[in-house]
Amino acid sequence: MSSNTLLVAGGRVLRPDFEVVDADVVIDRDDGVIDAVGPDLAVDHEVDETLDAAGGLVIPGLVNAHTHVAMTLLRGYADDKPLDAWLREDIWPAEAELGPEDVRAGAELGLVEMIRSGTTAFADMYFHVPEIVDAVDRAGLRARLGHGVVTVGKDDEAARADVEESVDVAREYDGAADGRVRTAVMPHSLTTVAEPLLREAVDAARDAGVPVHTHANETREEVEPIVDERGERPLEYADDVGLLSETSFLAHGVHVDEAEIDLLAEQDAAVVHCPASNMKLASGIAPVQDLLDAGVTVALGTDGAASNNDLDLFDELRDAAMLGKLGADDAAAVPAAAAVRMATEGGAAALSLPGGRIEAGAAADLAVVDLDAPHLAPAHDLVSHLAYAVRGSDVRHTVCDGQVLMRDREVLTLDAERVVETARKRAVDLVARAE
Ligand SMILES: N[C@@H](CCSC[C@H]1O[C@@H](n2cnc3c(=O)[nH]cnc32)[C@H](O)[C@@H]1O)C(=O)O
Ligand SMILES: [Zn+2]
Repeated sequence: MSSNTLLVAGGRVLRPDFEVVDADVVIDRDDGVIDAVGPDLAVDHEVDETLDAAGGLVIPGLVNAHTHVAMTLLRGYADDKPLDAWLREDIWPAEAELGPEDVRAGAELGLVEMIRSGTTAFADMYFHVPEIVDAVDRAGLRARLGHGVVTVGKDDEAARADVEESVDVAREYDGAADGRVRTAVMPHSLTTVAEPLLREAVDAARDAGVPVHTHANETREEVEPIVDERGERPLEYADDVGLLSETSFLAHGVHVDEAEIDLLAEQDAAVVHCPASNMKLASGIAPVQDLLDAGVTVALGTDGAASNNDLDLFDELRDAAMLGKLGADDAAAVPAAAAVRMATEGGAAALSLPGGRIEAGAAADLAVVDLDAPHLAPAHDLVSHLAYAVRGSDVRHTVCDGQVLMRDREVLTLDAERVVETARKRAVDLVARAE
């Protein structure tokens, strides 16, 4: 009789209620689903592959709910500037030189980095999306991908073509990679897409049955012109054009007032908090505890590697907890468990993707964190460790959809050495072209 069972053996498991228990995890590799969680499961199961989790903690795979994965090529290229100048003076001119092969190389580098730090699902807004779809297919992660639309500074025809590309990509690739790739229509932001085209994009997303993802309320400079021109807050405008719904997810949400927070809660739209990017670009401090108190779904994102400068979601967890306290002027705000929840269940909910929980019937997306390192001793509270002390490099194994993506720190789905080498070369050529 053929079976196809993966056993994650001998570790501790973070349950959905955040209790930590000694348990094995049995996974059906064909279905990509967790069959059972409990002690000594090896005895009753015929096992095809075993991952050793002894001395480790099994957690849901982390969800990086907002990034531009191919921007790894621009890591360290332009730092120490505010958003608007950074985009216009450095990033957009460099991105104008990016060809499909560059995007593929940058995406693969980012995927290797995410696998190596326990991320199993992510959302990406970029261009040359077919290259990213293919890279995700081979790397084995789960993703919600889309083409970012910018219409300002373009003539009507070019602007319209950008919207069409976003909609076409969303329609064509939804369900690709055996269903691991889902899509969204992705207008870049409320200020970089003109109103009529924003409305068209939102309507087309609804017709296609896919979510909308955009940057919103990231900087004060972005909020003010909307308030001045329209006499309403950005998220009131977003709601007017139909952008807020239970499937939409907005990156940043830094400068949101009480009425906007209520609107997000009412419409059940999610916010992707990107603390490192917000700190680095000095964009501001998102009111994360207020969002959570209002019942808004909050996820975590790294944003692109050029504003972070890495894709390690454990850093983001720690930054979210730290910055949440500073912003609320309250050390009890954004406690460890809340940060861990944002990086797991919150992310899966925001992206409408499976995962985020280790329990029977859930998607088999998980990471095994090594607890042996000196910076993780002693182990009074493992949820605290996940928020404040674990680093991406502590991840021993990564599994997505029942497939082992990394075993004992070796990435199995991509040739990590070759990926890094190719990205290095491409980045050097890119910068030479852009200068
Ligand atoms: N089709 C569009 C590309 C949009 S992709 C998404 C864009 O978001 C940019 N981006 C990265 N980080 C941020 C951020 O924090 N805020 C706003 N935009 C960002 C990124 O560099 C990329 O150009 C065009 O014709 O320009
Ligand atoms: Zn972004």
